[in-house]
Amino acid sequence: MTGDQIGHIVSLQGGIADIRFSDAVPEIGSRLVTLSEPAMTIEVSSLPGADTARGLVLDPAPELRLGLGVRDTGGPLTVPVGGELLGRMLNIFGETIDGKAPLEDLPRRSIRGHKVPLAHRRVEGEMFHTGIKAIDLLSPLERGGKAGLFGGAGVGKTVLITEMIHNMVAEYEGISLFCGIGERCREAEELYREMHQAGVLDRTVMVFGQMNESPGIRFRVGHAALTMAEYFRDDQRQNVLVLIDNIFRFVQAGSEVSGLLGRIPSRVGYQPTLGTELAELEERICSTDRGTMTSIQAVYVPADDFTDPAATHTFSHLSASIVLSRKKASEGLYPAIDPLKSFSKILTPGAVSDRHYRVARAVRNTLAEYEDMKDIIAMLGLEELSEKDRATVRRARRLERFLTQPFFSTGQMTGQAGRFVDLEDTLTSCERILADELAGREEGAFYMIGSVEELEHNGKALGDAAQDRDS
Ligand SMILES: Nc1ncnc2c1ncn2[C@@H]1O[C@H](COP(=O)(O)OP(=O)(O)OP(=O)(O)O)[C@@H](O)[C@H]1O
Repeated sequence: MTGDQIGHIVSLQGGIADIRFSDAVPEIGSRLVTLSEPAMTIEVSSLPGADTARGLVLDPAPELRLGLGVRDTGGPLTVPVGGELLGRMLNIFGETIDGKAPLEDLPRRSIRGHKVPLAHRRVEGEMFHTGIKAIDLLSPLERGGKAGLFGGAGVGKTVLITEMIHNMVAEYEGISLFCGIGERCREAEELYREMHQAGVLDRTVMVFGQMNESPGIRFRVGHAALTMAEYFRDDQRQNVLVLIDNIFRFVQAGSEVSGLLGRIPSRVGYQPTLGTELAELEERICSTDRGTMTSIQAVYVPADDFTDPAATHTFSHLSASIVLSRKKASEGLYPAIDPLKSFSKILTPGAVSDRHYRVARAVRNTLAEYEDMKDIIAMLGLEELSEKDRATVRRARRLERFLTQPFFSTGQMTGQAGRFVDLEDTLTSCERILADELAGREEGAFYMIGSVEELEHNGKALGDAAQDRDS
């Protein structure tokens, strides 16, 4: 192990610095600090020459110059760990950014983490309730699993993840850790306030490396956050819920770093190391015999192209993928979840109840049949369909509307109070819609409600206004 050697910056390019050492060159992954005031941190990422180290500058506004002295600390980048992190908002170095007292004298751990041997890994297979009808019914989340919320710009990923935090963190008996990667600072501030208002801040840690930070910080902040999560899982034997917004920004930061390091780009301009970089991060999110680690990750899909390498690589790590559709968002069908493209590993008869499996299958089949008929309806009109098909269309349109839901997190914007819907209520409601029990209802009545019981409560008599305006 090297340490305390002094080198000098010989080249600077974007967020990358080359440092020449006269004695031993630091190891890859070493933390270097500049001999300036304030000191800046550089992490060694490659060794392009026998006496030169190339490193990522981890500073939002680095004031580096050629010839500046740099000291090798002899160790990796570390973050503080401990119960004191709860309720705090931190940056990649574990420094507090919430304006409150700094955290001092805490033990520190390498952000590279430690490998969990296969024998200690656990798979739970138990369902994690979100209270969001479309998710619980059609792509249920697995306790100890990884779920992705996929979608292009502005289709509601952040709103959905905020709603999940609202619904799940309050119910969750473990620790929650939110990691913001490369998104807007405003969102971080809003989230902090919301957590505070919901009274869950004292069980939550927030770590941010937002879009104004250097690519090195956005690339490494996920690792820093997972080091803290691992501490709570392994040392405190807690169950940890890890929320990441947005994992695509991690891939993007890796691509920027790769370009700056001079690597030749691979498919669609991404870094050739995309797969391994993502796997290194994702494989750290796992449950062990000490505690579970469940994660929910927002995944931005560039230009709504789900074949983008960043999206396809992320898909492969997940146990549930919730796909948001622009078409649904444009029709106001929020949450804009596409039930036919979303998927969950635990939606199988052994993992969920038989009833749940049966209802989910029936709902999905009805929606799929409707989807297949859409072209015919557009060309020939609904009248040309057989009575059986028309009944399927009616059911599907009711289900589509029923699967919308008012959110607590958008209550102020929409003026409608949020709803947490139990799975049992969702199943009963869907069974009733599928059995045409509520056929007398206008399809609009199913829009933005909780369970169908609300239809009975809101005073409209059954059987009124049976005219559907099916397109
Ligand atoms: N459930 C919802 N109910 C009502 N409106 C919603 C809902 N979800 C999203 N929206 C609307 O869509 C807008 C964009 O949502 P959001 O910021 O979550 O998108 P995003 O996918 O995270 O976007 P970006 O990729 O730009 O971060 C919101 O400001 C809101 O107007």
